[in-house]
Amino acid sequence: MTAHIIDGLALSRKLRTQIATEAQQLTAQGRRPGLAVILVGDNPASQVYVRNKIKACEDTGIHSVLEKFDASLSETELLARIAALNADPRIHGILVQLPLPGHIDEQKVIEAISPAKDVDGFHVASAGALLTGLPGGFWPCTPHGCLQMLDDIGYELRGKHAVVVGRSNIVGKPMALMLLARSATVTICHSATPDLAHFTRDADVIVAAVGKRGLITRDMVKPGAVVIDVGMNRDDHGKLCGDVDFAGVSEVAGWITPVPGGVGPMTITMLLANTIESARRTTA
Ligand SMILES: Nc1nc2c(c(=O)[nH]1)N[C@@H](CN(C=O)c1ccc(C(=O)N[C@@H](CCC(=O)O)C(=O)O)cc1)CN2
Repeated sequence: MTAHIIDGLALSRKLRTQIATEAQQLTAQGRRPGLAVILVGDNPASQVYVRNKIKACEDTGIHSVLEKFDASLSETELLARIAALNADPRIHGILVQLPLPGHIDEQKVIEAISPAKDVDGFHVASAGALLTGLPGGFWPCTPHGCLQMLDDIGYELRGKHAVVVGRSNIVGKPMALMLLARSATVTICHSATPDLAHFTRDADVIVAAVGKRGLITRDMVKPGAVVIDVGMNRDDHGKLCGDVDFAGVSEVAGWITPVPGGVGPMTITMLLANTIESARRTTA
């Protein structure tokens, strides 16, 4: 078997065309969607992601503001910038690029963002809405992008066994909740799981979100399974790769996402979608 590729770039292009139309409609109604992106420090990967986010806004007609700060920015100064953006009516979404320098408390910064502008979906108010299924809040972009990819291939999650490898607040836990909301039977595996392969071999869907290259190998995957790779690692030659041994797993899986060109672009696309949704929720 050779797995079908789930192409995150192609799906992103399709969704961003729809997003651009929606941005145009909202702009015509006098509420052009606006996103503020805050970058603290000079992490090279973060610089690339932030640049791509701003470019995606420009391409889709979303107003964007980039605020770049030196790594020495104090937590107090950052909180003051967030307070100003919370009060700015042109801004519907505020994103603080993670990771932040060690002297800044990330959770404190996330909680300072108005829940109405939390387009990253990291605020406890968004987490609570996802947990309970109550309206409001925003879904975190990476797991939401994974779900969109499953929907795009017409995959029915109800009654399936989904194994999420990784338990971070921004990917693993929200991913598990989204799969549960679709009536999948969900197992969360993590660094203390004694026999990972025991679980993954039984999975209809595997979402790998650990940040460890080569973690998921072909012998750990059931023939025909869907394998979603959230990992973002570098191999020995500095080439970008995921958590899944793509060459080996492609021979047994039914569907697989590549790295690059899979979940990554979808993360940015769902950020745009959340910004549109936030602008829609505001009264003109
Ligand atoms: N505030 C946030 N910080 C971080 C998030 C997030 O969702 N919000 N997620 C990650 C990084 N991230 C988004 O910010 C992100 C990572 C990767 C990609 C992406 O498109 N990757 C490309 C490859 C890019 C490259 O060449 O390096 C791909 O997979 O094709 C987009 C966004 C941590 N921080």
